[in-house]
Amino acid sequence: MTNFSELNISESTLKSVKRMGFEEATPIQEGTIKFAMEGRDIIGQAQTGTGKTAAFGIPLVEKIDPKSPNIQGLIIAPTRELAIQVSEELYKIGQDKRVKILSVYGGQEIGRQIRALKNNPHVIVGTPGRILDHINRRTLKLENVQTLILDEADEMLNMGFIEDINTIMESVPPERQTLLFSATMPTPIRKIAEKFMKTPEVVKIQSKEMTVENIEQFFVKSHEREKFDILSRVINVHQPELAIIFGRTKRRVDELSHALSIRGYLAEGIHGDLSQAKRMSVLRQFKENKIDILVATDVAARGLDISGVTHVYNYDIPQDPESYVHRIGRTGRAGKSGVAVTFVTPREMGYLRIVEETTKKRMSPLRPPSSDEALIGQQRLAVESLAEMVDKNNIGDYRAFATELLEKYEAVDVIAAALKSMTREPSDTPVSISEERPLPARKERSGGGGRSGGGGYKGNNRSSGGRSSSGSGRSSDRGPSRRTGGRDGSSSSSREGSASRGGRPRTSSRREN
Ligand SMILES: Nc1ncnc2c1ncn2[C@@H]1O[C@H](COP(=O)(O)OP(=O)(O)OP(=O)(O)O)[C@@H](O)[C@H]1O
Ligand SMILES: [Mg+2]
Repeated sequence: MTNFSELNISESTLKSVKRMGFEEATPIQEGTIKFAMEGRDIIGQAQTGTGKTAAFGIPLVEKIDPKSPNIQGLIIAPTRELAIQVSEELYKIGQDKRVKILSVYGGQEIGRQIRALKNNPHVIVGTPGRILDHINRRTLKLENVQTLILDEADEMLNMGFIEDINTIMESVPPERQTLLFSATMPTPIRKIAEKFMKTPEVVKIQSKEMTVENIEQFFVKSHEREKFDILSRVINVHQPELAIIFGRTKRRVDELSHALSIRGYLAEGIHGDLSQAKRMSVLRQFKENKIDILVATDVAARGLDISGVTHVYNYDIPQDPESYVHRIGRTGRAGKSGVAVTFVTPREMGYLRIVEETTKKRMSPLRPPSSDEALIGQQRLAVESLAEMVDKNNIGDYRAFATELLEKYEAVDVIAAALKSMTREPSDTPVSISEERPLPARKERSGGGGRSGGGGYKGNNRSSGGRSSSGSGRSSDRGPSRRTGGRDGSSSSSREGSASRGGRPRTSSRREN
């Protein structure tokens, strides 16, 4: 481990980094900061939660001239929430140097962004659609940009975003420095990337597995109709501090969060059809532990750094191994441990094997807990919170009532009744979760990538799978990539999920603005 002071970083940045609580550089930071400060182009790949943001953020801040009124750095991220998060981290890194950071993303009033742009920010962090919108309105001047960064680079260079990225790149001087970061970098995408980079230094932090070692990974083989009951029992046994449940479609997310709520869990959903205000408020409540369970589409799969997420549940197995890596990477960050559970229907077992091949990590089978085990889990939780209340002496006003009760009843009965009232007992309140069709049968990974970690799936023509245009009235997150008018702020224009066309590498791609 290298101390930041050995990396030739200026005093002001060192001070900021120290204030953030960073003592030693993580391997990806150690591996890239030096090259980046020399002006080299970099492809940086390291596991989820290992500090890639600061790996590009520190050298970027170092290069900024705070006295200049120009935009000198541009960071592009695939989702609005990630753009906001990255801008916050950059703000902290550049605080002592007084670097001005501005985030621009769809769903936020454009006039407000135009006014903020007049305030001479040094770095812009944004989503592709909104950046393009500002370029077209000539409200974003990129001719002095020296550093272009693609966070979640493989996602940004995937089909759903590539056209936008190409256009943005044309507005940035060709002699710029380009930095690409992600936890996953399928070979076909890396080849696309190298075409617009200048002899990039590829910094890949080698590890045995693509996923983080301290995430315990399980799978549950289960039929569609059993998933919800098993999920709630597993949650009752696991007692997560904070959990994220990923679902395949927006409809799935809506139905799951509703079902969890009526069964007594504090759960909310997040996906691309919600207003930006709603998305932000749900995320804020989750970060503040006001809700325990965030139900999400892949819109929350990449980059989000929320401390306290102990469990990730894939209610539906993701279609791409890369998506799996990013989803489960929302837990087990910065050295913490985590648990990931993936539901897989018998027909989808082929996908599970492909995920395992890519990540080079086997998932352990998880036996669905019985309802008795689930109940015991909840009872233990009630015992713990009762004990905690006593420990914290948080019971002043209730003592008189307690004494009154004890005059009449046995102490053990009174406590048992208190525990019962605090326990979430298995509920049979009916819930309605529409069945998702399983992913089309798939047994082998084409493209010969195998264990060498090649790319996504190839040539998966969705029209034969019939999922993208099923006409079943569901709100699919997985429509093929297509352009629509009125992209900014209009919820119908933000697409999520995977896009695919025959013959092209398939990894997940979302369109946001
Ligand atoms: N040197 C460091 N020391 C301690 N903590 C750090 C250090 N660098 C980053 N962190 C913290 O680690 C967490 C994960 O960092 P970050 O979000 O940059 O990970 P990432 O590699 O970009 O992950 P992902 O692939 O999911 O986007 C953050 O909370 C960040 O503040
Ligand atoms: Mg990141």
